Amino acid sequence: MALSVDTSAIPMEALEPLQTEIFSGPREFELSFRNVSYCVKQKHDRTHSAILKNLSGSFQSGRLVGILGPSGAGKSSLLNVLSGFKKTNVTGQLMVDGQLLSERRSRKLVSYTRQEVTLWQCLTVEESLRYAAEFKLGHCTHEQKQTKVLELLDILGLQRCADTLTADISGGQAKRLSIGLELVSDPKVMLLDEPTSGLDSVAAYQVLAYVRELAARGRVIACVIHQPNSQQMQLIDDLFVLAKGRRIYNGPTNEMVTRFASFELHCPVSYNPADYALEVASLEQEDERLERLMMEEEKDIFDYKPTRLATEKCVDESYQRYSLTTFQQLQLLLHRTAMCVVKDSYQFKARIGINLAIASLLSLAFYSTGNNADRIWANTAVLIISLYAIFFTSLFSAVLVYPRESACLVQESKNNWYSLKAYYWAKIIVELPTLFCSSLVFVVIVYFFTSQPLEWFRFGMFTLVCLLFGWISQMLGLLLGSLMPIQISLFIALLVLVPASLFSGYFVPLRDAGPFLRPLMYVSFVRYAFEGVLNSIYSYDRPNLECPEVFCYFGKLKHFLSFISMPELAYGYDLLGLCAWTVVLMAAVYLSLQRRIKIL
Ligand SMILES: Nc1ncnc2c1ncn2[C@@H]1O[C@H](COP(=O)(O)OP(=O)(O)OP(=O)(O)O)[C@@H](O)[C@H]1O
Repeated sequence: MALSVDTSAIPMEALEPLQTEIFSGPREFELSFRNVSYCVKQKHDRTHSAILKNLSGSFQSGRLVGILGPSGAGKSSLLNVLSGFKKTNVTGQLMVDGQLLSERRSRKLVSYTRQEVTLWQCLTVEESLRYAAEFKLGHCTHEQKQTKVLELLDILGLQRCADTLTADISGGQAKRLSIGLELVSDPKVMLLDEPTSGLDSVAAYQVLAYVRELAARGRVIACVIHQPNSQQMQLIDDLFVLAKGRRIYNGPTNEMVTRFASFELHCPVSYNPADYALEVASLEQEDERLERLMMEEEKDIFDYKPTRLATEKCVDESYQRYSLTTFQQLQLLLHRTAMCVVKDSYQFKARIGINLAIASLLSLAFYSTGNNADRIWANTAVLIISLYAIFFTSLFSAVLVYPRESACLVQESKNNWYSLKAYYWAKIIVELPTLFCSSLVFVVIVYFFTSQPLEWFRFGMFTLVCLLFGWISQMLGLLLGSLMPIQISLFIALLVLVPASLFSGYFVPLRDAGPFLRPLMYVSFVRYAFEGVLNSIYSYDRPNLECPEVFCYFGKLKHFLSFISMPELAYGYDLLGLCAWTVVLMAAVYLSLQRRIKIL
């Protein structure tokens, strides 16, 4: 028995676009591409290998297109190229109704939902849609946005879980929501990478039926489908079949079997045509029938060899990339992040809790060491341990949380919700108070319980160095989190910390460092932080320390400072060194995010 989805409950007007100006072309239209090639550089031998080879094809509005092919055939790569997510090493032409599509117009018309669902787990389903509407429908009134959100909840069938956190919804609901987030701006072309993966056959059928309904209302919708069963195949109007980066079929679903048969590729009667298409696409390249089929499919290829994706050359200023100004994007991002921090305060509380616990432990172990000349080394140790504690809590909180967030950033920024600039500054503005609060708790406890000098200026200097050091650690965490997976990030963090500590001046004093080590000491951010805290506590004419014995050599602080070869450096230089590191890391974070958005 064929499965069916009741779509009668879906109000027809629900899908009517609020933004008619987005697409001013005819109701029926066609997205086509010609001679699209894409190659990648292999990391091991630096050679280029072709992933997509001279692909041409066309997708009609009103028809659901299924992209089929065996694993590794290039399906995701094709969507990445057609959506403009991938631009480097891509050649070819992308057109709407035979006219070259400008990059700006393409950004407005085309939305791409990747295979991995990337949702803000701290938001409910309705909140997610509301933020999408705020970002993408900047010119609409509040009421229009609200109406759009309610309509989408309705057509997505998500009313019942509207108030559920996205972290708690089912896989099928998450897939539908991620499609709905892009649907807010009513894109005319929707590219979906495996919208049914991970779903059972009923849920997969429902998602496909829903997507087909969207297509039927005048959109081009192409989706990669891994292995559609025969019921799902009935929903797919057209097929685009890929084999090893080459096209072997592009046309109506019901004509594919006949087409293959004309190349002596006969689909057994009991077979699902989709399974047979995968079998054909998996034939050895040497198979003469497959080769003839590919050659025949490529017959219409034009004698045209552009050097870059031709959309980039066509400039069309009439399409704005974002619907909000950078400042409005920043405000909205701050609002959303603040909301997440409030709703998901677990991480913030955990960070404060860990700082409290470590600070209490240090205070117990080093209680009142600060003014005792006999315990000056213990006191120096507590200062450097404090820096390590700040380093690890700040770095871990960034490294552990960031990879998931950056997946959302890539999805949203590539689909033109906001600019990287707005996201970056919102991130910085939100991270600062978090760092400030958690580090201050730590600093206050350690400073007072270990009896450091009760002078405001010293406390201020000490706190400033700790905060700057915490900020550097946090930026390093963001940098590593945005560049590599968590497991590697943690190793690299240690790889950075160990030499930076070795050259901090604590383990190898500056005076004992050979000519090769000295330059390294001048770039170690741990050294600037270490000297900064020592300067705050021991320099600036601090009176001699209390001596419980008859004689304490380090009672006179100048002896101590000279012993650890520190008198030459002033606090101002330490701040300068830390600030330089801050600027370098902040710039590196920005560039790494930019690169991540570009390459993913
Ligand atoms: N950046 C890259 N570097 C090296 N090889 C790549 C890169 N991107 C894609 N490939 C290769 O290109 C081929 C096509 O990849 P793609 O992800 O498009 O396949 P697919 O058909 O979507 O596969 P699947 O169904 O398994 O998701 C694969 O062999 C893949 O290893």
